[in-house]
Amino acid sequence: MAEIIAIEGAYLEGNRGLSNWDVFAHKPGTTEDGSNGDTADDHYHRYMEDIELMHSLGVNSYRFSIAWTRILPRGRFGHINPEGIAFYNALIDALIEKGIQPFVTISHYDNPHELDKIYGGWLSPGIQKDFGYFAEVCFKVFGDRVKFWTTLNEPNLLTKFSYMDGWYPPAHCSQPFGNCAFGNSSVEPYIAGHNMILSHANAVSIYRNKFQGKQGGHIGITVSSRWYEPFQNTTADILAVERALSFGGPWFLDPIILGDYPSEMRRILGPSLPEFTLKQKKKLQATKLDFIGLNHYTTLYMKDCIFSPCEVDPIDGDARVVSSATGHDGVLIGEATGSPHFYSVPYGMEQVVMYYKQRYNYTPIYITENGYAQASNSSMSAEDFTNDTQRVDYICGYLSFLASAIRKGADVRGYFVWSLLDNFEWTSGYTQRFGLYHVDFKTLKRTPKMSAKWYRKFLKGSILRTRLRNQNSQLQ
Ligand SMILES: O=C(/C=C/c1ccc(O)cc1)O[C@@H]1O[C@H](CO)[C@@H](O)[C@H](O)[C@H]1O
Repeated sequence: MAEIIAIEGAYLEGNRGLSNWDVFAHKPGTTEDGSNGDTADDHYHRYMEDIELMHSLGVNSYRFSIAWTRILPRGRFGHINPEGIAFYNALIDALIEKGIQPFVTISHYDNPHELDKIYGGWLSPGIQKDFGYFAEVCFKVFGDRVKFWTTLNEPNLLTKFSYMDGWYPPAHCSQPFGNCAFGNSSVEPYIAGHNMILSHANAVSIYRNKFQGKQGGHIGITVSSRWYEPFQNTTADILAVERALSFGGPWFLDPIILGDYPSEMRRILGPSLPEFTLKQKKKLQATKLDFIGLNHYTTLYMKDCIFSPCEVDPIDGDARVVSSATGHDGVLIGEATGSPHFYSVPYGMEQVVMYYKQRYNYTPIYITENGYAQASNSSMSAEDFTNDTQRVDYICGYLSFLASAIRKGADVRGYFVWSLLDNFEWTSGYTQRFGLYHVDFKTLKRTPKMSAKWYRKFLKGSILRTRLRNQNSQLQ
């Protein structure tokens, strides 16, 4: 439910090295409110208090990521940092003590700044080895207790934000996507993506060959998975939906599970999309996945841009489509949320899960993120956020459609709310609050929102029982 720069803070403590995000967020104009993750929720010092919150909620698993720069302050170079190991050991032990399974993301957007400086981060094939080494250290020292691993978080968005739009470090892009000092928006995202796939394969193969046998855990990858509806009920827009879907999670999951990029991507991108060598294909084939992680928040309309001219869509433009929150009838696709990117469309959850179930032949699925943002500014106080009925409605709605997908045969093994705490929300800084607990970023005090109380009751089963009782009485 959390990741590193977003909640940990203590960015200079414990011999931690600088990450790409530390350096980026310190530059003026990169985050909406000029903030950074230097302190964030100070989870680094308050993790015991935060585990108490999880325990009181009654969750049986906690998703977090490991800061590459706490373990290897300079990337592959330099030493393994004992203080970083000690922090995650303490966190993992305390979770297990409370009966909470650690569900660990190896890299959630942050990498050593050093790697950006030397070779442009994910742009260089060098990162495959470096990521593999980092993953190996994690398996070796934490794998006796961590039984669930995901290699990367949302590579399908990370590539675009970092190398197509220039919104995230290392801020590469070119026209018409944006004006950056470096970059080539029509080539670099696919090179970075290729390196992410091969880095993932490297980590999985190390896990399979050296650790899984004796440790007995599971390994997967998490993608961002939005659902789309055709803007109009035309063949062109229906095909636009198909393309947008293929250019999303399948960009990564098709090579990893099925052996190559989606044919739509190959057709549209041509030589800009790298090829896998025979050796790489063999490696992909040998690694496979234990599960797919899906982050799902929203559904949007999709419109074709092959047969009609469009504005450039910063996320989906490469699939020659443009997204829209309003339909051709001028009505919003779902209720607006505090995030300008997300609309509440509960049935999208079922659609997305069924799509991935079908495309990947019943590979087990975890919903690794789903949640609701409240818009925030510095003049607001805890009381403005704690009566969060919209979050309860949102989560409740999405969970009912997840239950429906399960009834229809999807193999869904788990669900994580994003997030436990309000957090540093990347380029949005502290302007969006996803937490079940409110965090006062001045005092760092945590206050339960109504949704926390609701979620606790839901997990205890009382809400489910009431619902089932009502359903049964309706049946009688
Ligand atoms: O899903 C997204 C981001 C979507 C988006 C951003 C900017 C756009 O312009 C459009 C979409 O990130 C996930 O969702 C969360 C809440 O955002 C983040 O805090 C997580 O770190 C991340 O895994």
